[in-house]
Amino acid sequence: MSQPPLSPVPERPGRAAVVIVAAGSGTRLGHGIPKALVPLAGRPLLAHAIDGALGSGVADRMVVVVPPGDTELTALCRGYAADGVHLACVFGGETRNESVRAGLRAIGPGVDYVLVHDAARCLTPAAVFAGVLHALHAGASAVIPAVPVVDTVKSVAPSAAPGIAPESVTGTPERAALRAVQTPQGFRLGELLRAHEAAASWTGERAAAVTDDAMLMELAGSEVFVVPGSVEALKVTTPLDLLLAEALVANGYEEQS
Ligand SMILES: Nc1ccn([C@@H]2O[C@H](COP(=O)(O)OP(=O)(O)OP(=O)(O)O)[C@@H](O)[C@H]2O)c(=O)n1
Ligand SMILES: C[C@](O)(CO)[C@H](O)COP(=O)(O)O
Repeated sequence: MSQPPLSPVPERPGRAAVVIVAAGSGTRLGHGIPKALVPLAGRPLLAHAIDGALGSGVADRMVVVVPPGDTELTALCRGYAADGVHLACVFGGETRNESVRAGLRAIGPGVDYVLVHDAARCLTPAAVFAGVLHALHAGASAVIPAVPVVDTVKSVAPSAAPGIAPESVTGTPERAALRAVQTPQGFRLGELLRAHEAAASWTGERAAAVTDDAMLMELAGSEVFVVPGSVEALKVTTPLDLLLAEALVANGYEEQS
């Protein structure tokens, strides 16, 4: 999606942290190592994600959330800290939500905004980070980047004739009103932390139903604003995604962003 010019924000009205969640196992990628360690153009996905967030210039500090006990990703983070980057590394949980919570709790005082980012979206352009922060500075409590949906999307349920097919269609939402949502998702830190702490005791289907951070703000009654995402902010989930990411880097994507 092309990025429209941003209206000027007179002065930077607060400090922002970026939380990068990198504690997933990468089961669907199938490399047998945490996904954040999987090489893309010879460097771990997490290194691309950290460089992208740093390069965007939005972060006054950064928290990286790695799998519990992981020494290699911890060492990668320590390397950045040793180079003078204001970056903390903490262990995540079994679910993305638990990992985000661990990251939020580690931010510390003096921060007004947080951008929660998936390490798996390691090629997200700087303009997407900037667009999210700009909307926060303009007064939003919650902001998500998103792109139009290109497929027709159906809702389904178990079919009446499983011998024919296990599912049948219950409806077709209007495609023009749908968006595919990406990260970084930006929030006023206090509000997101409150929403996450309220959800910390949720279990089972209720917990599993929360698939992004903005959802918690929606449930709390906040208006969630949408800014342009980018096809380059794809989530590296399957081997095909990794091939696409390799092609983007090979074609000079990083230099252009
Ligand atoms: N317990 C978890 C699960 C996910 N994530 C992070 O959340 C982002 C989105 O998750 P996903 O892409 O689904 O990663 P995985 O959970 O690793 O993938 P899979 O389901 O294939 O194992 C990733 O950056 C991942 O590291 C996390 O920090 N902690
Ligand atoms: C947060 C997210 O990337 C927005 O699209 C997505 O919901 C993460 O989902 P996952 O199943 O945890 O990868």
